[in-house]
This record gives sequence, C-alpha cells and structure tokens, in this order.
Amino acid sequence: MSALAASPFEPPASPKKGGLPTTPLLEAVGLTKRFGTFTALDNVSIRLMPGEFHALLGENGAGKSTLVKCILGYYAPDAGAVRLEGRERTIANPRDARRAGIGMVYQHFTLVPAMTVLENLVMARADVPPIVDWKAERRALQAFIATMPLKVPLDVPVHRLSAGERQKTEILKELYLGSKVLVLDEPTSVLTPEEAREVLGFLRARAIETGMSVLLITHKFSEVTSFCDRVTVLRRGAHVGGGTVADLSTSDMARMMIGERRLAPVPERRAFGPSAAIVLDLSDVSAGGSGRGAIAIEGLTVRAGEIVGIAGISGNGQTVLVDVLSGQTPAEGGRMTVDGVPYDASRAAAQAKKVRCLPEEPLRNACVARMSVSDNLAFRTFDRGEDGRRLRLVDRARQRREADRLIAAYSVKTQGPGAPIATLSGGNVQRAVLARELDGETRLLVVANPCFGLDFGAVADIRAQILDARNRGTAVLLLSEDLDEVVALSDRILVLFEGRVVFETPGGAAADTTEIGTHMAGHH
Ligand SMILES: Nc1ncnc2c1ncn2[C@@H]1O[C@H](COP(=O)(O)OP(=O)(O)OP(=O)(O)O)[C@@H](O)[C@H]1O
Repeated sequence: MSALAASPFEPPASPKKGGLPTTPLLEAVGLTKRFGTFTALDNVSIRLMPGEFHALLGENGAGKSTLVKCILGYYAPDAGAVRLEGRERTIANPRDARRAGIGMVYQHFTLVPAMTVLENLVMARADVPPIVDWKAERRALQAFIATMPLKVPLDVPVHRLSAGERQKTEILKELYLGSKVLVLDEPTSVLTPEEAREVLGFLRARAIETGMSVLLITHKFSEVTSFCDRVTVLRRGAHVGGGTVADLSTSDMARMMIGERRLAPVPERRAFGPSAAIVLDLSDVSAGGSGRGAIAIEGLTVRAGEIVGIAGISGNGQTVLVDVLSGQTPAEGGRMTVDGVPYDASRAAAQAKKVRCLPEEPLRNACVARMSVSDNLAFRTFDRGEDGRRLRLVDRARQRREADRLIAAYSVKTQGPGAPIATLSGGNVQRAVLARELDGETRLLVVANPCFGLDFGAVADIRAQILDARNRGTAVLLLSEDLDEVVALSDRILVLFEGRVVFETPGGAAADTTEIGTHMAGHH
C-alpha cells in the first residue's frame, strides 16, 4: 500500500458526544480499487469518529460495496490505506477485519438456517473452543441479551425466525463479537418501518453510549436525516461530497449523488373502466403445503391496465405466490387462468400468454451469475427469431445488438454486454432483469419488490416503466414489502396475511395506510 497522504478532511463534527476520544476509530485514506481497466474506487477517503453514525450514499454502482469490501479485507485495494485508532493496519482478509473489531451486517443473511440463534452466535466467534460448554455459553449469552433492547429467541432455529428477527440476530451477533466498527448494508430493507426505527434507534443509542462507530449504506434519505451524524457521498467511484447531516438538506445530498440529472417523471394514469378484461384469475389456489408461507387464495383477479398491489409483511405467502405464478412451485389445488384459459405457468404457456415475472433477488432467482449480461438479457428470447419462431442456431450478432439496445434503454451500468452479470452492482442486476422482462408486449407482469436496493433515481425510472406497462394495457401484479410503493403504484390493494387475502382497498390517495397496516399485522 502507498504511503499515507495527509488526510483530506474537514475537522470532525461538532463535539456533541463529549468525552469520546478525538482520534478516528477508523480511517480509510485514498483507497483505489481497479477491476481490469475499470476504476471502481478512485482515491476515496472516509473517517469514522468514535460514537459516530455515518451514512454512505451513492447511486447503484457508485462504489459503496467496493469501498466497504476494501475496508473489510474482501478486496485488496490497489492504493490507499486503512488506519485504526490512528495506526495503519493491513487488513488482508475478513478474519483480520474481525480481529480488528470491524463487523458487517449484509443485505443477505449469513446465519446458518438449521442452527438455533444460540448456536449461531457461539459458532461465529473466532475463538470457539473444540469442546463447547453450552451451559456456560448460554449463561453468558443470556446475560448479554438481557442488556439488549433487541430481543430474539435463543433456542429457535434461524429458519423459523421472521426476516426482522433474523436481521436483529445478525446485528446482535456483531455486538456479541465485540465489533467496534459496524458496517450495515441496507439493513432495513427486510424490516417493517417500526422494526427499522427500533433497530436504527438502538444502534444510534449504542454508538453514543459505547463509542462504537456505525457506517450505514442506505438509499433512504429519511434514515440519514433521522439517525446519522455525518454523510459521505460517492459518485462513479469518487468521493463527491459529504459533511454534517444537520447542515445538508435531502436535495443537497441528492444533487451530490446524481448531479443535475432530472428524475423520470411519473406517467399520467390512463383510465380503463371496470369493464376492462380480466387477465389473471385465481380461485381457491393453494400451494406451499401447510407450513409458514403457504397460500390459500380464494379469489384474486387482475384486469388489463390495472396494477393490483399485494401488501404484507414478508413470509405471509408472497414467495409461494410468485413461485406458483412463475412455474417454480405447482399449485396444489384451485384454478388459475390467464385471459380465461387455464394457465400452468410453464415456459411455453408464459411465452404464449405473454406473461413475465420478476422474482425477488434477481441475481439468485432470475440470472446465471457467471454468464454475461448479454446472455442473461437473452434468456427469454435466445431461441427465437425476430418473428418469434423457434431458431435452431442462436443468432449471436442479433443477441448482442439486442443487449446493446436494452443496456442503453434501461441505463444498465456495465463494463459491456460481455461482462459476467455478477460483476454488476446489485441495483444494476435489477435493472438488467427488468429490461429483459419489461421489454416488448406483455399481457401480465408479476413483479416482486422491484425497487429493492435501488437508488432513488432508479426507483423513479422503474416505477415509471411499470406504470407505462399498465398504461399500455398490461395487467400488473405487484408484490412489495414497501407499503409506500404499493400505495403509490397500485390501482387496487390486497393485503396478504398468513397466505390469505384478508383485505381489499383502492390504492393511491384513497388508501388508508394505518388500516392496511392493521390488517398486515393480522388484526382484522
Ligand atoms: N468483481 C468485480 N469485477 C468487475 N467489476 C466490479 C466488481 N465488483 C464491482 N464492480 C463494478 O464496480 C462498480 C461499483 O460497484 P459497487 O458494487 O461497489 O456499487 P454500489 O455503490 O455498492 O452499488 P449498489 O447500490 O447497486 O449496491 C460497479 O460498476 C460494478 O459493476
């Protein structure tokens, strides 16, 4: 690593946490990371003071994950250094980071599903003895948990926990392991608004109390303004601004993130009367056995030119519903039709009926990670000619032209159509899959959490695309854990609770979110 330059920082934020040391707990100076000829991180510096809650903002692909992966030892930076409490430290791998007291909570869970919370927490320790004294461990852990306002059941296997409980367990694990610097990658995306406030409020209080520093990667300005002291903004791999949150408005931060670029305007809603054709019709559809997440849907219809939003806390049947509609799980009973004809969700039926599906976690569920962006964009059409007829040989040149067109039309940030899709940032994988599924004529579109992990500019783009599809007459079934999104996009909202539709209400301004929330929580 290069010699350290003087750090390019303004003086630390106001000394409101009197008594805390003034040496930064962690300082990354001039970090640069290249992938081939592409510079993902260009001379970026960031400083975390003890007790500070620091937000890391930037569009999808700005370099946020690359920065934290360099700090945590997943990547070796090409230049720059990391200092801990004023001293330069080489963090060559994640284990070094753990030893140095740097922990991270990822968007995706890292707990072992079959093990209990207790087992997960104990086994995560760097110094697990060969023979574990479970009684003593339990006592120690119980004493630790008793001091924590976040509660999780110790003896329940992780796979039985709700998404919110798992997220809390991940955070407790980091605290139990004694992390002094905690990096959180969009931790609230799986939490209800209430849980999000609970978790962030708790961490903020803990930072002030213990001097721990928190680095929060987020796309939600409300989390920055409510919980964070300072912010660092990245754009195209470079540090483009930052400062004390109290001195910045959300439009200041937005401008740092995207410059003067304008957001996609919200398309006007075209009126389709109540007589528009019913496209999707489910009656008495059951699937998923009798366990958690199973569905038993008496009736659900979506008409042409209508967005029907499914609101619900995750784990109430959304995944099984999407799996049934996309042919991943067979329905165990009931009847499913598209345009009045029985529908079995096979690839042939989906193609014939122009049904498209965007599952959640597209990199895992809708892509082959090691294949190129171009191949992934072509999955739906690779064996079809321009006239839709089946081809015997794949037309590579056409596939490449199509990939170039989709990459441009949907602003997918990639080093080129030949790059493996796994090298794209999370938000850009989402854009690529949406490009594939939204392009062309669509009769029925099923989308699950379409804006998960997207920056605010991308959210505006994607929502506009979904509304445009509706205005062209596509029937849209939108499943989202983001209630604001369901309300904003839907013509009609259904609440899914324990696999059943328990409530129906119009969307938009007419929707009463408190009433919807009550039904989501199971109070009918
Ligand atoms: N292993 C890799 N190989 C090649 N390019 C990569 C690799 N990892 C990241 N990149 C590129 O570096 C850039 C920064 O990606 P990064 O994941 O850090 O963005 P991000 O700000 O975390 O985005 P998001 O908000 O979408 O998660 C992107 O253009 C991405 O394609």
